[in-house]
Amino acid sequence: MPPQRRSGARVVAEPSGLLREKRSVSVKKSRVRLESQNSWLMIVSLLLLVTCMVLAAFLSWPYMRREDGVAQVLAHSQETVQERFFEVPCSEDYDNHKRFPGCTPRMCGRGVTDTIISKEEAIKIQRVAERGLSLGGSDGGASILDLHSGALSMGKHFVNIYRYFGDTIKDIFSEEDFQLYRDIRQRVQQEIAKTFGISSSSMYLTKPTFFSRMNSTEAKTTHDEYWHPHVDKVTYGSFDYTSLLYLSDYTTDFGGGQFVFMDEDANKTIEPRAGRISFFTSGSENLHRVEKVRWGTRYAITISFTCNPDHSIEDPSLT
Ligand SMILES: O=C(O)CCC(=O)C(=O)O
Ligand SMILES: [Fe+2]
Repeated sequence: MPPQRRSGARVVAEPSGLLREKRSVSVKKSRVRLESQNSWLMIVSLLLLVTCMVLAAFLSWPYMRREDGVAQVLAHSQETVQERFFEVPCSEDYDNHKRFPGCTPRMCGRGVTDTIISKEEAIKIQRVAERGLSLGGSDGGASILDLHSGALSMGKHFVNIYRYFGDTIKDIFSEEDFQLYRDIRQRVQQEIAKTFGISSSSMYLTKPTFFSRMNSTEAKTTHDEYWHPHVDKVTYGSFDYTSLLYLSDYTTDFGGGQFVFMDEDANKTIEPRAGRISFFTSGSENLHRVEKVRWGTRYAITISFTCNPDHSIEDPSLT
């Protein structure tokens, strides 16, 4: 049905053929102009939208990478790493401390190796950790046992196992257990010295040196909050080189619990694996945290070294 004119609309005389043609050409031209204007408007709006999206992604990318777990994996739990080293520029932290030639880091970075400690040794030392930690344990998700000081998490506090259990501690730990710790400590020290080009005899074991056990139980005190980003040199003072020996496997024994270096450009993670040693210079060039453990139990030992002989400690021993 043809369109009806509205009543009351002004009646205009129909244009002649030539005029109609001219008008139709001019209508076509203005329609083309309008269409081209519209498409330009669309292109400009689209470009604006894309620019906004790119800008938003660009601005939130570092945040996403640092906080939301988008990360580069430095060592997967399924692979066997011979020796892997990643150099990073040293922070200025070391300038604020006394320098010890032949030990204070001149080169900074992080290393990983799965070849220094065997799976069997890792299992053995994990049993020592299990036995020790079974004497107490935190109410929250993080328990520690410091073999040197004897500090053991117990409920919401700590006890000293050497005092608390007296001589009966010899029924729990053997001289062989301590020998294994010393042996591991020595090999880790040599590996760190070799990697950073320093002399092994100019670095010393420092405190704390401890077993850690983490699970997904809710934190009850701040001692259970192991996941906060930190710098070991700030947290522990005496550390110059930190090492971690992992005693259980990521994804097999526990979920979550990856170790994360929080670099400016991206997070870099290390997936724990029994027998894996991760070591690094302890300054703020190696800001790090541990992801929350989501299930299972994660065991590790922290063994750290100082360049300052005043902060050195003896190897833990039974006597
Ligand atoms: O267990 C780990 O992977 C790291 C623990 C840690 O950062 C620390 O003890 O300072
Ligand atoms: Fe740390």
